[in-house]
Amino acid sequence: MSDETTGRLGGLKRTVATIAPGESRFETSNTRDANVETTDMTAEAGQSDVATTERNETESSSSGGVEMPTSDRPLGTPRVDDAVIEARDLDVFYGDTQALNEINMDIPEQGVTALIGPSGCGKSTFLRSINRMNDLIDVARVEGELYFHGKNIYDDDVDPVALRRKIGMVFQKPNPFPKSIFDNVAYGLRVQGKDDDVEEKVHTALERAALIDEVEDQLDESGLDLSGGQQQRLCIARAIATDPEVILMDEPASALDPVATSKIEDLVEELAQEYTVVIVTHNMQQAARISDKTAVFLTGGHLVEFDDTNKIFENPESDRVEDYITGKFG
Ligand SMILES: Nc1ncnc2c1ncn2[C@@H]1O[C@H](COP(=O)(O)OP(=O)(O)OP(=O)(O)O)[C@@H](O)[C@H]1O
Repeated sequence: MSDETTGRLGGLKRTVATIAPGESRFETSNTRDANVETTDMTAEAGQSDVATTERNETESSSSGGVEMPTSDRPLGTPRVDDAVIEARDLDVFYGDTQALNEINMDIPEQGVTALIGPSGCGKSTFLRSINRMNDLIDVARVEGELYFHGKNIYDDDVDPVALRRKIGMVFQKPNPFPKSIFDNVAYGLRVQGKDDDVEEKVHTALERAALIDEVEDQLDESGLDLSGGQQQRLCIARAIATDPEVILMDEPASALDPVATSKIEDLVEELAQEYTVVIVTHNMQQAARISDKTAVFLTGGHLVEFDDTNKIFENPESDRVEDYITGKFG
């Protein structure tokens, strides 16, 4: 782990959630009838590629009532002061296959949390649990709890679409819409009716995604004509345009060349000053370079160790983690 990373760990700004008891940071709803951006996922075992599509959704939740949920904890009171996401005994099954086993994890607000581990250990499944993307997989079933600002997102009254506005996602394969660069970024704003000052918001998102200098003069051109690395930064701009609090990234650089990868890594570190970033990566050097916290998952969907990144890479508690980090298996 580099001194640079250690320095960043020391200087990381932590902000405690400031919501009043009884208030939820995301909306709940009982009915929706909206043209939403959503994601269709292939339900084949182990496949993490996705194709983002637009579709009309008209759906009613099963709760049928208008009351706020009865949670076993007061809203807005995370158990750990700076935790924004808390998993409690979280299990995920695909049919009879258990992909996650009793996961307990407190993800701090802001900064980068990396999820690492060998193929098939459940990293992507855990990531998708955080914004209920597993709901889109027919055979997926979740048990246990996952709190976002103290609210269990698996309560019946939580609208997953509203949740995903707060917890955005960027996928392994860049998936811009077949639209102009401008419209790709403006899309979510328009769907959410946040299209006042849309030009300024699109510009700001492209700036934050470190793409504006490269595309300023071609905003009307297709997003599909950009390079892979640019497309991925466009997808990041699209994800942040609507101002989420958390950005989930599933191996966002694995399909990119080293130069594009380095730009994405710089961008992730930059974004983490403002957002909570949770990133799945196969690349341990990448995890060491850019993350503040690292979670190591091992076979069977177990979270074996979760700690500060320098501790995981320099002095892990678990021998299995040490063997994995030093390349003895995986
Ligand atoms: N849609 C699905 N249907 C059935 N089983 C699935 C599905 N997605 C994942 N699995 C299974 O769940 C387990 C965990 O998969 P997951 O993709 O979460 O692991 P991963 O650690 O992200 O793997 P990789 O690093 O290879 O992407 C695996 O056994 C996988 O085969």
